Amino acid sequence: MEEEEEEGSLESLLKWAAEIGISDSPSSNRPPSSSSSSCLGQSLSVSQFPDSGGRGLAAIRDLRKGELILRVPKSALITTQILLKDQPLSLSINKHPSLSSTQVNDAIWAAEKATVKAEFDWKEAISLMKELKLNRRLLTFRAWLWASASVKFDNFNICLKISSRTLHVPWDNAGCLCPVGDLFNYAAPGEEDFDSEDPFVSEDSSSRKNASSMQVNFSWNGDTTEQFDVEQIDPNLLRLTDGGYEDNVSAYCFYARRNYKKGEQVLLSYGTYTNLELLEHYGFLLDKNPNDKAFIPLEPEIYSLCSWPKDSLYIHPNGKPSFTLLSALRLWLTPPSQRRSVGHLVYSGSQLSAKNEIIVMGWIVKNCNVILNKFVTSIEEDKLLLRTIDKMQDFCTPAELERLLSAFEGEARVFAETKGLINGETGVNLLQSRQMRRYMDRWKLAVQWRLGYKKTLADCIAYCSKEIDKFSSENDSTMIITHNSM
Ligand SMILES: C[S@@+](CC[C@H](N)C(=O)[O-])C[C@H]1O[C@@H](n2cnc3c(N)ncnc32)[C@H](O)[C@@H]1O
Repeated sequence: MEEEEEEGSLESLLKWAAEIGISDSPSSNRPPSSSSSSCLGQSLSVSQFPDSGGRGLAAIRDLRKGELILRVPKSALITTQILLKDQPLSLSINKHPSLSSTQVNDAIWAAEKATVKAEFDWKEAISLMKELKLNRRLLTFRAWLWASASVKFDNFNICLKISSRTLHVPWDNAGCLCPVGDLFNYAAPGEEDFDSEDPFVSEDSSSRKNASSMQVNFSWNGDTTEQFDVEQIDPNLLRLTDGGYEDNVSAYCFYARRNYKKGEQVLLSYGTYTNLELLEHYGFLLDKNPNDKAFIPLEPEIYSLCSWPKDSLYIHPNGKPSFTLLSALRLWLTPPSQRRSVGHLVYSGSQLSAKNEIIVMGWIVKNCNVILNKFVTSIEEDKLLLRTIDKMQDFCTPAELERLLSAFEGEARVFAETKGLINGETGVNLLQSRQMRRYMDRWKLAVQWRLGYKKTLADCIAYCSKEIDKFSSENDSTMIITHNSM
């Protein structure tokens, strides 16, 4: 029944979208067909992709990289200006100029990290919410925490912003809601070069490189993530990747970022995110995320010795320390009296000596091991735990549940006990409740994230150990000025 209702509202949405000029027609000249029963059907269709985002958009024909696949006219975008046309809302907001975007924005992520800060924001906003005559239930701190994860106000004005569904537009830093455009699921920028089986004539490899080196100026939640390597970008490729608002056609235009075969899910890059950021902003993470970063605690002196931003000192998903992490450690692990003389080498990414390199790699190995040993569970245990969570989610019988849980002393048992699952029939029924499924989903995401983190550290240990072996066998402590090719 619920599914039927959802299908019905989706149909109405697509029909309404056609009426207001949203279209997936590949031709930008074609006039919108207001009589059509759906804005989709020429390039895309709504489909289910259980392993990558659930509901999303599928190619209904082969799509070529760079093709226009969806156009959403400016008049269909929901922005601050549109919302401000609601007079009571506008009057109330203008009476509370102290509510800034950052204040509420902070509360979004502070909900997990600093409840105190969130509570402060809630108290500041409560008088406005009362004036808006919001339902009493919506005035609670709990409701605030939930809402602040999806709604945000912008500078003295209102910007109702469903953060995981908001697109960047140049005229309003609060972004906009984009009907139908918000049905695209996410793929990390950079992935297309590795994943796509190119069904068409293969393109010039250097131009592919250019396209993928770009991080699109595109963000669902308004955090601008653009990072262009200006020298490398071919303006045509820039325009042809993903999407953005285009003044000349007064529409938000979406383009195929790569070639797609009929039936494949068409994905979009909302920006460059680590898995932790994806989890915070969008509630999911990727098995393989080329933009993931593992951070390890570093002595404050390491940061103060160099001018690189803190967040550039990390470990890549393949286990290699970042260029800046290595450089900073090379400098820090050089005796203080010699640091000044090697500074220029460090900044150019050069290795200083075999001895220094061995010390650096050894330091990383030791510290990664310390972190891994602090975890209560090992990598293997986490893998087993994930398989168990999957089985628990697979509608098991009381006996199966008991058997599954008996294999666990730790986390799974604590979870089962605190959630009342160790109760035969009742436990199994509970397991199937919506709320329990949500708990399990979140638990699984947390385990997946920490497993990914641990694997990166383990790969880093393997990488650094190999480097130590290599330099030890060279047995050379003289200066070797090889340019680091990372
Ligand atoms: C802009 S919406 C995309 C459409 C959405 N799936 C829907 O049904 O309306 C963004 C949300 O989709 C989900 N999502 C998008 N890409 C995903 C991916 N690669 N894996 C898992 N979930 C994803 C997340 O819940 C995210 O917050």
